[in-house]
Amino acid sequence: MSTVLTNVSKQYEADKTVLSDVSAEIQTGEFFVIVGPSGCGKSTLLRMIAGLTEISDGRISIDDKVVNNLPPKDRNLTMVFQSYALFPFLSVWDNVAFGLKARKDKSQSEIDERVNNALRMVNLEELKERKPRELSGGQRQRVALARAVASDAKICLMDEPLSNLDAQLRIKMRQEIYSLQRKLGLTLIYVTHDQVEAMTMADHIMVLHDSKVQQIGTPAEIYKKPANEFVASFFGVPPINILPAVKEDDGRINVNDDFQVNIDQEVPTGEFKIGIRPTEMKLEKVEELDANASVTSVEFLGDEKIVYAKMSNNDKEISVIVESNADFKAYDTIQVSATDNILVFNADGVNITKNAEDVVNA
Ligand SMILES: Nc1ncnc2c1ncn2[C@@H]1O[C@H](COP(=O)(O)OP(=O)(O)OP(=O)(O)O)[C@@H](O)[C@H]1O
Repeated sequence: MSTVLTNVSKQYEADKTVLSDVSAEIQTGEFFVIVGPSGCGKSTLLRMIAGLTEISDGRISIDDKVVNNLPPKDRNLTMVFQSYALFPFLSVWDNVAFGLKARKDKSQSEIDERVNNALRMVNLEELKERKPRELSGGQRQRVALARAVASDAKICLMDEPLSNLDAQLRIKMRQEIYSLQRKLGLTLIYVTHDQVEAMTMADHIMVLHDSKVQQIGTPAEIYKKPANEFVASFFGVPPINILPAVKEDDGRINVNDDFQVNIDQEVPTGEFKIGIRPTEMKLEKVEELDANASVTSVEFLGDEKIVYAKMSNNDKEISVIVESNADFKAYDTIQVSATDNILVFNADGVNITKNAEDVVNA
């Protein structure tokens, strides 16, 4: 039982493809996150699964049934929007009950039970008489969640449900959504542009960019074995350092014309690229003559520091995570190098790292 997308495409206007050949299989009961930069088509894809937007090409099936032409109400799914979509003149209780009543296939006692259970689950029992305007942003979001919980739809779609909340509340609601999803065994398809949300909640992540699926994988696969330079750069704070590289006659790899690394694999002739996570770079303070970079700024984060530096020969910016007691400050002249734990991309940005499999399983 699953939701299957097969070569789904969307053009709102001729010659303007928003999504091209999107294919994926979303298993029942999994937390599936669709992530990508603004405008990449995430909401469009979710709305096509919901039946709110027509697909231009391809097939969507839910539990082996093609739903391309089914209206939203017949797809057995529920949707939570960024805007909450609550009725302002209805109480919390009535907002949650609304969809169940509209379907006219449940007895009053069943509706009562479902709504009360859902409100209990999201800790809103005490506020059930209030109107949406008498609630905080987080509480309104909980009402929207309760509505999804109360419906007996097995698939729940969420479009950036936390983006209106402040940072602290977002973390709390993230945990609540995650534990509700697990408790109810919901299939949750969740859209966000926030890579941290994707990493922390998903069973599988779909990365969208340039109207195409860049990669589908577990958070560990996406982080440790990114399909390409885009995916590698999208996940991780600060982002991975991508530097040009060439193979020397003696077999060593010269990175950015600044330092060398050892890698045990074939690499393309000519220029390619090396990806080094900020945790995998090494820094040493040296005299100016021996330096290949200089520190531009340092951020203290408590347990660690981020050192931002500029490579000497081309002003390329890099970021490096060091221990919090490491003594670096702006204008220090430094020697930058890297551990062996690096990624290799060809000139087109495709990840060709030989041992990436081992990295995922490490
Ligand atoms: N109804 C529409 N008619 C025409 N173009 C549209 C329509 N809806 C969306 N688009 C365009 O399709 C593209 C994808 O939009 P979509 O809202 O799916 O992206 P998104 O990844 O969800 O973005 P965001 O993260 O900013 O919400 C955008 O270029 C947008 O302008």
